[in-house]
Amino acid sequence: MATHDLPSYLDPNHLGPWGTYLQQVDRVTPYLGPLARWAETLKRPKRTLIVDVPIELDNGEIAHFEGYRVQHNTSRGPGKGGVRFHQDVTLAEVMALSAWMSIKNAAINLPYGGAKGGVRVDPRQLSRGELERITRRYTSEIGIIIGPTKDIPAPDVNTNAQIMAWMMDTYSMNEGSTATGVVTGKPISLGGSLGRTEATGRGVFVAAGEAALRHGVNLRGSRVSIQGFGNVGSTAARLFHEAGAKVVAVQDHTGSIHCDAGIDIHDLLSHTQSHDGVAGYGAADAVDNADFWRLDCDILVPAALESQITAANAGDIKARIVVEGANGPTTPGADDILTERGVLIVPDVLANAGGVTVSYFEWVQDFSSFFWSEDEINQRLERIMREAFAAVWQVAADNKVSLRTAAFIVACTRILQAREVRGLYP
Ligand SMILES: NC(=O)C1=CN([C@@H]2O[C@H](COP(=O)(O)OP(=O)(O)OC[C@H]3O[C@@H](n4cnc5c(N)ncnc54)[C@H](OP(=O)(O)O)[C@@H]3O)[C@@H](O)[C@H]2O)C=CC1
Ligand SMILES: O=C(O)CCC(=O)C(=O)O
Repeated sequence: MATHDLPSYLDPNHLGPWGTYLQQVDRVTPYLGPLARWAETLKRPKRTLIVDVPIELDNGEIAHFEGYRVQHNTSRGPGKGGVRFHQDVTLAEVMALSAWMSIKNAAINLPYGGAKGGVRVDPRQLSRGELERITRRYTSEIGIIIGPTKDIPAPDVNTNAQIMAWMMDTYSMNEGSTATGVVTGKPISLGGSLGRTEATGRGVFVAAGEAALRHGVNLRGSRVSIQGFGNVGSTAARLFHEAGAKVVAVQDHTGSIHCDAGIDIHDLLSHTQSHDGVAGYGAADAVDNADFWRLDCDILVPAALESQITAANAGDIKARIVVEGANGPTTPGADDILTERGVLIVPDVLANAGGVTVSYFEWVQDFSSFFWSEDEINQRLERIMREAFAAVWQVAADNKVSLRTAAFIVACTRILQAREVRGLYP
C-alpha cells in the first residue's frame, strides 16, 4: 500500500474546511464587542502534532501513514474531539475539525476546549490486524499530548467503539495504569456510556424537531433526504422514520436511492448490513449522485463529509430546512445562497453536538465510576440540545443573524471571556 499523494491543502487555490472556518470567524467578529481584540486567537490552533505511523502489513511490507492530533483551543478545559481514519484526511482538515469542536463545546457549554485527530489511511484496505496496529501506533505517537485531563479522543468517520478500546488499552499500557477516561465512545464493557453510539444522530433528530417547530414544518409526514448512512445518518434516519417522517432519499459512498413513498429504514439497515452500502436496495430507485441534491424534500440532512453543499448545488436544493449532521458540510458561498432563499440552516456546531454531549456524560461517569441508565442519558441529552437550540435561536433573533453566526457568537464569547480572564502568561 503506497503512502498517499501530497494533500490538496498545499494548493493555495483550494478553499478547504480551514478556509471555511476562517470565514466563519470573520463573520462573527463584528458581534464580539471588546472581546474582538482576542479573535485572532481563534484563527490559530494552540498545538498541532503530525506523527509518522509505521506498521508492518500482513504481507510483510512496512507502510507509513501520516497521523495528526490538533488541539485548537483549551481555554475552557481539556481538548475534546474525535479521530477520523480516511484516505483524504489532511492537516488543514483536522485543524478545521478541531476548531469546530472548540466552537461546538462552547456553544453547548461543555467544559472542554476543542481538538481532533486523524490518520490518512483508507481503513477499507486494511485487515483487522493492520487496523489494530495502526490504531495502537497512532495512539502511542499522540500519547505525549492526550490524557483524561488533557485531551480526550472519541469516534468520528470510520472509527468506532473497538478502535476506542484499542486506544484506551494502548494509552493505559504506556502509562502503567488503566485510564478509562482517556477516550470516550468506548464499548460498554470498558466504561462506555449507554446511548453514545446513537447520540449524534439522536441530537440531529432533536435539533431538526426544534427547527421544524419554528419554521412551519410538521415533522410527522415531512419528507427527509439524508446524505451519509453511517453512524450519524443511519441513526437520524431511523428516528425520523420512527417519528412518522418519510425518508425519501439516502446517499452514501456507494450511490443514491430515492422512493417518493418513503423508505423503510429498518429494511434499508438490514440491506446495508449484508451489502457495501445503500446501492442495490431493491425497494427504492437508484438516482444519480448529482440529482440527489435536486430531489423534493422538506428537511435535508448532510451527514457525510465537509464541503458537500457548495455554490454549485445550493441553488438546486428544495429543502426548507438543512440540519448539518456532518461537520462543515456547507461552504460559506452555499450558506449565503440558501439563507437568501429562506432555507433555515441548523449549523453543525449545534445540530451534531449530541455525540460530544454524551461523550461528556461518559467521561463524568468514568471519573465517578457510577453509571446512568439509558433513559437518564437520553433525557439529559434532549434537554441540553433543546436548551442550546433555544438560546442560539434567541441570539439569532436579537442580532438578526443566521443560526450559525448566532452559535458562533455564543461560543466565541464564552471562549474569549475565558481567555481574557485567564490572561496571557508573560
Ligand atoms: N460519530 C460521531 O459521533 C460524530 C460525527 N460527526 C460527523 O458526522 C459525519 C459522519 O460521521 P459518522 O456517521 O460518524 O461516520 P461514518 O464513518 O459512520 O459514516 C460516514 C458516512 O458518510 C458516507 N460517505 C463518505 N464519503 C461520502 C461521499 N463522498 N458521498 C456520500 N457519502 C459519503 C459513508 O458512506 P460509505 O459507508 O459508503 O463510505 C458513510 O455512510 C462526519 O462529518 C463526522 O465528522 C459529528 C459529530 C459526532
Ligand atoms: O464525542 C466526542 O468527543 C467528539 C465527537 C466529534 O468528533 C464531533 O462532534 O465532531
